[in-house]
Amino acid sequence: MNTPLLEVRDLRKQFKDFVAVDGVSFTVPAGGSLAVVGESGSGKTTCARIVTGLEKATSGTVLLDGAATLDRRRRASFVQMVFQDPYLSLDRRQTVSDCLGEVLAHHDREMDRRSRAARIDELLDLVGLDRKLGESLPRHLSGGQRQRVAIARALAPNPKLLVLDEAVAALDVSIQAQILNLLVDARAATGVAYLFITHDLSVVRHVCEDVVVMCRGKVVESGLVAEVLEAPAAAYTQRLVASVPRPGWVPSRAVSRG
Ligand SMILES: Nc1ncnc2c1ncn2[C@@H]1O[C@H](COP(=O)(O)OP(=O)(O)OP(=O)(O)O)[C@@H](O)[C@H]1O
Repeated sequence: MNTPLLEVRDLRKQFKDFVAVDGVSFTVPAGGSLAVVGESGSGKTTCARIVTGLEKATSGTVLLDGAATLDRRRRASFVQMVFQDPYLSLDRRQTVSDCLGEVLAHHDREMDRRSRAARIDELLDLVGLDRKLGESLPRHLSGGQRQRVAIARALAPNPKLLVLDEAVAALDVSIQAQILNLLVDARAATGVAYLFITHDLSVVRHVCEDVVVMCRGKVVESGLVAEVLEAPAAAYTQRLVASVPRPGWVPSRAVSRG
């Protein structure tokens, strides 16, 4: 049997006497795409932060390519994270090219200037940004363009796994769709796997094959996205699915502006 790219086994995280993550297990195969969904406070971000090494588990195991411990540099070239707000995660004094160049220099000290410039162009192409925007500062970019930069930066070290934590939640719906398409294309082009954290079931179908549903720190349901969304077994998932507006959905009541 193939070793999963990511295996999370019986993960538990306790903050003082509060259990945020309680016996969570899931796997992501190489090149796969797993959504972790649930309402606010269900423990999704805590799981993501443990997988990326930003947080320590109270107990349980995280195996990356079958290994429990990777040194910092190896972990960083294996797994990268994309956050909700690209404006907070980008250095506002750094141009897009400098931002990408810095990551490349950090991960491959041998890379010469020419190869680095070529790789920056390749990354800009990959995320659908005009190469001319390489000279721009974050404040001159739109929210969607900034999230493209954040994705390019995360892809720069050629990671095997991207952890995307509410990566489209701050964007307008039409821009969300563009970024979701970009994520589908980037996975096809690079073979990177996704751990896609979201409270919003409507963004899952397009990007992910598998899903785990979390509620109050526990996994309440898991399976193929198509099957879980079509016929959710757990009452909690049924409520989540029912709350997703479908195409053609019309608000039954206008929001009062009074
Ligand atoms: N550092 C911390 N100290 C104390 N409690 C924490 C800490 N981090 C998270 N929690 C708590 O753990 C629970 C799970 O948080 P987590 O951020 O993982 O949930 P989430 O499903 O990602 O929700 P959200 O989308 O709102 O971030 C929440 O009740 C949160 O308040």
